[in-house]
Amino acid sequence: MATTDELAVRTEDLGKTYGDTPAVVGLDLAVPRGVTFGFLGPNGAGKTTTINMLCTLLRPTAGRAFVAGHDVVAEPHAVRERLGLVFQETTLDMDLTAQEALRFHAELFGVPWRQSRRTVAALLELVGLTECRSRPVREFSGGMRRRLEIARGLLTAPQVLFLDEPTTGLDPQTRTVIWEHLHRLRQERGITLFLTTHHLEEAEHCDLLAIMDNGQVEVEGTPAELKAEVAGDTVLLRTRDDVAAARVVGERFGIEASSGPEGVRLSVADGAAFVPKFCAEAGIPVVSATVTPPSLDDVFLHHTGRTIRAERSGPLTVEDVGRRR
Ligand SMILES: Nc1ncnc2c1ncn2[C@@H]1O[C@H](COP(=O)(O)OP(=O)(O)OP(=O)(O)O)[C@@H](O)[C@H]1O
Repeated sequence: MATTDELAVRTEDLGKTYGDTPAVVGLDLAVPRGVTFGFLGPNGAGKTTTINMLCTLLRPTAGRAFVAGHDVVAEPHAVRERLGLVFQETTLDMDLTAQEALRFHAELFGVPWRQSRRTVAALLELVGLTECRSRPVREFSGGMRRRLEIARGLLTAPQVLFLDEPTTGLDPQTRTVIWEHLHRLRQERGITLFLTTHHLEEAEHCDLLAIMDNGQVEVEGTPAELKAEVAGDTVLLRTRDDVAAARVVGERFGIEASSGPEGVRLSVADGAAFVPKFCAEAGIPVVSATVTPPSLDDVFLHHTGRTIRAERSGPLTVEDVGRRR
């Protein structure tokens, strides 16, 4: 197992209770340096509480946590020196220009003036805001503000950048742009990104994911591992004789299949391997074949009883509960 020093974030039985409300319970995390780690979970799962404890904004009521090898309670200053934070809500001063906002922040953090000029210019370039550096933040779009906040989070050259729902409220196109910048940042600086999210698309960008519900981690792994664990590929075949094809799938391949107006539907671990095998061996002409891999929404539903899409738009529905496996 990696030691605390080799990990960007490590928690041991970490917990937080607000009065009688347990928000985070027995959290054990080990996040390697240099990865993009995503915390996925429904509203109220405990994601923000966890980030706030890791960033020394909130004192844990149980367990321990280390960021870049330092204890968040015993060495808060060492932790703060090594992290950057991008909050869920914007905290920018609308009257400042992009450049002023960064320089002001650099001054607050005691970055020397000469160094600050260079750092600010490099960060504006990194997030693609050099052209707009003299415009007031008030005139910026939501995506530009987010990029500026990411640049601000990087001013102190952190080893770990925490981002609480980095692209919430942004349109899909802007989300893509933000992610291009985050990937570039990872490549150029090798820092660890630790983020919370409700978005499937965002979760897909992560190297490692943990799904949290009711203050606890339900499951952890790479997006591919989590998907493979929950369900196989869905294969939809259209053939010259769907009824016979469904029977052959059962008899010859030992896989349960159903035939209906849409064709023959079945679930198999590796759909891309199954289709050519079926074409070669079944003796029934195949007109078309579609292979759909499992989605992170399937994974989220399996572990939390909710779909991410339903989660974003409202509370748990009867349908969601019925779909829980
Ligand atoms: N200051 C507080 N006082 C009391 N309870 C709180 C406080 N902050 C959070 N909670 C409770 O702790 C639990 C976890 O909240 P938290 O904000 O960490 O969840 P989250 O996963 O970040 O949710 P969201 O996705 O909505 O931001 C919830 O039950 C919430 O109501």
